[in-house]
Amino acid sequence: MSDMTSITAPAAPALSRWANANEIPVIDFAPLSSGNAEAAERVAREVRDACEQIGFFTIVNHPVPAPLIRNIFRQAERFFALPEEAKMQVWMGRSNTFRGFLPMDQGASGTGTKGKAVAGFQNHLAEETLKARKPNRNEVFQIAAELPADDPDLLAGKPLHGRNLWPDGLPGFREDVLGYYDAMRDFAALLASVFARGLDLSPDYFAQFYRKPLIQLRLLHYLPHADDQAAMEGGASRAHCDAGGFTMLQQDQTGGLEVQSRSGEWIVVPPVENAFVVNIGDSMKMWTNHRFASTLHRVVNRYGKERFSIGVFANPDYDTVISPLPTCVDAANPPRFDSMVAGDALLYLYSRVWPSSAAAA
Ligand SMILES: O=C(O)CCC(=O)C(=O)O
Ligand SMILES: [Fe+2]
Repeated sequence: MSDMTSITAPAAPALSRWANANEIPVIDFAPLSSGNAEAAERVAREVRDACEQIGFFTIVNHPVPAPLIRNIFRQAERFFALPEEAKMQVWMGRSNTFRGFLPMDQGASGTGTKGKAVAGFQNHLAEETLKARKPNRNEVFQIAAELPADDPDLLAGKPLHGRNLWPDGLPGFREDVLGYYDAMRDFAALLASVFARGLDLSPDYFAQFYRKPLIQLRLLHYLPHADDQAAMEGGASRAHCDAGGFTMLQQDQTGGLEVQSRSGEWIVVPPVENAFVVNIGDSMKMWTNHRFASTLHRVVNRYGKERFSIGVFANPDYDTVISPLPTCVDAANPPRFDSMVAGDALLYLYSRVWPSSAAAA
């Protein structure tokens, strides 16, 4: 083209394109409930291939009941519609276990470094990357396991073991959120068994590490932006890899979850109603000796409307010692690290990015 304006125009941020089903596979979980062992093996192989190639896939025909999913979105809408003041009653800075509300337009707000840094874990979060994080247009409400008041770990002040913060004035909210949490804990166990099969381990292999798991449930609300540039600002600076074992995400029909492909392109994970987007986190990457990919992703909401998503982060038990799985080590793939304690590594991340009432301690 002879038109020179394309050369003199300021560099535009690299925009994403919609992914196709070869890039983010859509995997049917119906065969898992058929009782047919061969069909279950096939699903496990499909899942494993997706984990090795991109670390992201979409699951259709899963066992989580559709009404539970509808309900959790409805509860997220109710919560985020509360006045800011009511949401700030459950501000995460009032919790010492990273539960509660995170308001919009916060930069990196970590208040210390606790836990333990691990080489190869959360590599993207160098000090410079953290500083470069821009305010964003999303707000979050997060819970973890609802422990009874006499729980021994809670009483002992074991990190990440505590109480959830619940807002006033939302009858039914706590029940529905906990109901979804429980259903997702079961679904996480099913997924873990599929990963284990794909890795030639016994199907219940991971169960020993998910006895009192640090699973988190996160409600997310993203506001629309004035234009693509504005949408990019916050979204792109917050590209990250998830830290836990794996993530199970429900997104509404807006779109906006973007994954970096191997060639460096940003591809949008197409929303499929009721389906889960599952991705591998750094803990599973470490477990599999980097055989499974924990892939950089971000949310760029440039579709002119608000967006809701519901993430469940399948983190193992605090004391889980992660070391390379025997089926992921051989002469061509020597161990890339010795071992790490899952809870210490998660605590290191959280204490750097989230507020805490324990900051002064
Ligand atoms: O909202 C989304 O689609 C993804 C959120 C996410 O990546 C996260 O919370 O780790
Ligand atoms: Fe994520």
